[in-house]
Amino acid sequence: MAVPNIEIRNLSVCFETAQGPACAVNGLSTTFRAGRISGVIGESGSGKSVMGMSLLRLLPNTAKVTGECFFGAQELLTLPLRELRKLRGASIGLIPQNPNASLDPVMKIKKQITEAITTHGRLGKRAAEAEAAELLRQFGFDQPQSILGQYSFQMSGGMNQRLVSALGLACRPGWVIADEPTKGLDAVLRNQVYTVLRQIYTQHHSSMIVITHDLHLARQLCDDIRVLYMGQLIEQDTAGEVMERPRHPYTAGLIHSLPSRGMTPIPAPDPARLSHRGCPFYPRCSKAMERCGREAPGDFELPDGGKVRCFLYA
Ligand SMILES: Nc1ncnc2c1ncn2[C@@H]1O[C@H](COP(=O)(O)OP(=O)(O)OP(=O)(O)O)[C@@H](O)[C@H]1O
Ligand code: NI
Repeated sequence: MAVPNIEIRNLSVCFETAQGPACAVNGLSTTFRAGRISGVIGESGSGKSVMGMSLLRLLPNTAKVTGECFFGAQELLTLPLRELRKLRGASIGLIPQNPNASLDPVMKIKKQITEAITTHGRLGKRAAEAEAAELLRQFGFDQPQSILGQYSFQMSGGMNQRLVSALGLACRPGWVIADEPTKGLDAVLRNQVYTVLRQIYTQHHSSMIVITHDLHLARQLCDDIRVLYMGQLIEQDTAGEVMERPRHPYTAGLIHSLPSRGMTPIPAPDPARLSHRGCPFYPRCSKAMERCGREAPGDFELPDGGKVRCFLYA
């Protein structure tokens, strides 16, 4: 069966706080196309993880989620939990941002990975154990047998980061949501993770959503990139266009803050511009026009098929 697209329609996620509801995702619509690696970038707190976790309904129940997320014909937000559980891991694998929360501290690594491999019945126990060792080897563990006999608390943070990547891919899901898969890894291991993701994508034709702060990874690994700012998608295009010809002043700011691209930080908000009804980036934007404080821009189509939410392109 063909792997379906993931289509998000008007997704909002709000949390109740002492100051009233705070929305981490604001009316977001986009289609992640099957057969592609789609990157999601944006500063800390922009809503990347909340967007990813809402697809699998893994947010705490204090999150108020509205909108629709289609996995082919199935609507994930209203799907009976039993059906959703069948999809998790088997059809949509997750490499979560926080490894410690997803590794079981009282279960040996071997059991966790082989169970993940056998859960959906793809392989028997023996074959699963061999595959677990092979997966670990791919993720840079030279002596997988000794790792398999240990517990996650005996591992370093970087090892656990790679272990959850192996776990997320154990069922060979058609879709993978990878949330910061290279976080905390040194350059050699980052490259290794990048190589495995690329291999898995090529060998198993997996489709991926890769959430990352690592713009170099995004440029190398992803076909296209989406940029989130305050829970809104403000730019989307091919990875090449976004990285080499960023259109939105925020995207340009993110790229120019890279050490290799000048290391110029994005300015802090201008206090005089804080109360406005316009573009969410208005208080920090060096290219802001008078209109930007009055009115929120919609999406403008770019000639090559990309989209940008900025009046400069109206
Ligand atoms: N359980 C929660 N309760 C209240 N607010 C939350 C909760 N989870 C996330 N948020 C808020 O939602 C916003 C978006 O968080 P999210 O984790 O999606 O950001 P992110 O883009 O993934 O950031 P990072 O790059 O640091 O991982 C943040 O302001 C965060 O404080
Ligand atoms: Ni995150």
